[in-house]
Amino acid sequence: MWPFSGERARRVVIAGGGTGGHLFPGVAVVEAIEQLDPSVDVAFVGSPRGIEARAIPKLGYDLELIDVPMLNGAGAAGWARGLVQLPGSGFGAMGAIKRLNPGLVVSVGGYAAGPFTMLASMRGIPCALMEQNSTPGMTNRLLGKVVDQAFVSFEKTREFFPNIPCDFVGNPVRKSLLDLAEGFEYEAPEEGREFRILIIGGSGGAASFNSKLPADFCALGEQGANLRIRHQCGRGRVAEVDGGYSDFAGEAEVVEFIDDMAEAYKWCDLLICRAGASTIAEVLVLGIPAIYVPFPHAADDHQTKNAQAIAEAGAGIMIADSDVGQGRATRLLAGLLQNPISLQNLARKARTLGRPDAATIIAQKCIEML
Ligand SMILES: CC(=O)N[C@H]1[C@@H](OP(=O)(O)OP(=O)(O)OC[C@H]2O[C@@H](n3ccc(=O)[nH]c3=O)[C@H](O)[C@@H]2O)O[C@H](CO)[C@@H](O)[C@@H]1O
Repeated sequence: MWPFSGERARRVVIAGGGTGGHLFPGVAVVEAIEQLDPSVDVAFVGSPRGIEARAIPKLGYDLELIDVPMLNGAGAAGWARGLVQLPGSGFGAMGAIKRLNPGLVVSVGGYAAGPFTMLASMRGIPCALMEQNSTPGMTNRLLGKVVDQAFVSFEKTREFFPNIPCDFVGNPVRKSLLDLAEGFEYEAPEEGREFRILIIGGSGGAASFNSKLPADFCALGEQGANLRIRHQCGRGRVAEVDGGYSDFAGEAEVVEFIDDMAEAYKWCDLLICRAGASTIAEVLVLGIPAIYVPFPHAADDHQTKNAQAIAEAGAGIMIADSDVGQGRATRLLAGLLQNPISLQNLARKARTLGRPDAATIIAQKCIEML
């Protein structure tokens, strides 16, 4: 390893991302660090393909981009291509470490976290990881063998990191949502007012929601339900999904991505969403009734495990992706619209599981590790 020269900066670097579910918990920790100790510098390292390339410049933080190949689920040809590209990623990561001179690296998982955190650790820089899901992804599983500390969102995830200190703290939630949670109490809509449904397909949108939910809502509208829909569909899908609502009796707004999630959560009476770890953490902190539809092809089916834990606690409803667009989902929705008490109960139970302090606990520990 190249020699370490000079003093390390009081800088925490969040490494990784790819999806919002990986990146935004890192943003939440950075926001908490800034609140606890404004003298600590922060920066992000990610991939040009990841959501960080668009989201972090908007937030005004420093960002280094490293091209890292995707290996998990890439097939034999993908692995072969990836292994050829890996040395280039290593050089990219070394350059970024030299430029940023981190005092602490925190992996949030995702491909770009791998080489950067691995090389930082080999250089003797303190490193930690945050795992959002009950079953860790490939990158964090590997990094668990070299980093100094893990933070996990599910108690049972500790078993994946037996050789390092591992704190069960929950999944950090961004400040805008914590601010909303303070003083927020879900209230089911009063009789006579339209019922507002928010559809979130994870940070990238959900194909089955896009292709099947509009028809479900058109059918409910025809049966007389007074609905208003906000449907987040992912990049490049607005025209197609908007078309699906052309016969809808109520008002439907279709958007690629929602920047202000606090406003959207506050607006809705019911959320229909995937079971990504960050969406779940946010819903629990706020206490909102939600129907979870796990993405059936997530690595190790981790979304089903995430949603099962919530459904078993009575804090949300889980239905299978194959049930979307079928009578069962429509009947379930029709039943919930008639039953404000059960919505209220789901919301109340959800809130008891929220971990609003996760970001501050991790931030505090990061500052100690610098
Ligand atoms: C398909 C897949 O494998 N997805 C994974 C991905 O999350 P993915 O990004 O798909 O989903 P998550 O639910 O975890 O997170 C979404 C995040 O994006 C935000 N958001 C979403 C939509 C929008 O319009 N605006 C917005 O800001 C949400 O508020 C949330 O913070 O990483 C998560 C964390 O490792 C995993 O649990 C998910 O299973």
